[in-house]
Amino acid sequence: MKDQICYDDYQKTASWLLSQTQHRPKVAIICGSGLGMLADALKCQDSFPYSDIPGFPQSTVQGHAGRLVFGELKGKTCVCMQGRFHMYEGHSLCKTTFPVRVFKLLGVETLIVTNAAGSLADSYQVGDIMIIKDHINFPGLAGLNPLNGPNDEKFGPRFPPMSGVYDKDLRKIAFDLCKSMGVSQFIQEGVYCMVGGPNFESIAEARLLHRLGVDAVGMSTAPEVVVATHCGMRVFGLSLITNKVVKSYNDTESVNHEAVLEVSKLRSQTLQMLVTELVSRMDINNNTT
Ligand SMILES: O=P(O)(O)O[C@@H]1C[C@H](O)[C@@H](CO)O1
Ligand SMILES: Nc1nc2[nH]cnc2c(=O)[nH]1
Repeated sequence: MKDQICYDDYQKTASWLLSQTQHRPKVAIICGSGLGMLADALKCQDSFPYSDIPGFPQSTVQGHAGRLVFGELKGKTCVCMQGRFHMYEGHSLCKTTFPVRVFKLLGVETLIVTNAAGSLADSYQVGDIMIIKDHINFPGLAGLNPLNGPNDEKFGPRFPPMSGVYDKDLRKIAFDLCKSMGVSQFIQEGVYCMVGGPNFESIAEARLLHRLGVDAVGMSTAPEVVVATHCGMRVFGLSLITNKVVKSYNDTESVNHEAVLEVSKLRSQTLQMLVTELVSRMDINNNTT
């Protein structure tokens, strides 16, 4: 796939997908590491391996199956990415966010992002689910932004604002849902920070992030949210806290990807229920073909 992607490239992929499925999704869900089971809840599925979709990048990370699944969650049509693309895999940021613009052209209005993340907040426990309130996009602050290059006004403005992008109403609905599901004891709300990865944080880096007010750190999500916001989508995000980031030189523990995937399994059902109920409460009308 070439590095400069133009409107026609997104359009070709979207047209191909529209010709292969009757589903017309209004909601897209991106599954984080080990969270691909979110797609299992979709009814009447049509699924496509990324390798079959013209123009789509390929997943290379364990825990990211590499399948696009269309289907219904409680009667609401959704499209779900079982596997996302990360900058550290060697993709350019426009490739990592390629699906988001394709979703826009499919008619998607709301993007739900999920990820596995390490916690910096002292009060968080492994297995907590953090509703994302805001993000710090470290690569973005350093000039690595998926919106770099000529701006395509068909998608959005040259200088999009990034304040208040994690929808307040959806966050409130999610909180209320967690109460009624009896899981509020492990629900948090906080700031997600994207770093480039693929290495986990050094202790000095962890301390820096902690001081900056970061609650959870991961290696994804922010570019997808930037692109979704640029093209006018509503955004909701969840981080599953898979590990505590080591902040002390006396701590002998260290994190690894296998542990991240293990914890993802632990909370898979709760996450699936939360996302399903949230989608079912969204004010969206299904289009049919
Ligand atoms: O795709 P996400 O952000 O959930 O993946 C996280 C960050 C790294 O890709 C990986 C580390 O275990 O999990
Ligand atoms: N950067 C980063 N990404 C993660 N993904 C899951 N856990 C972590 C973590 O501790 N740090």
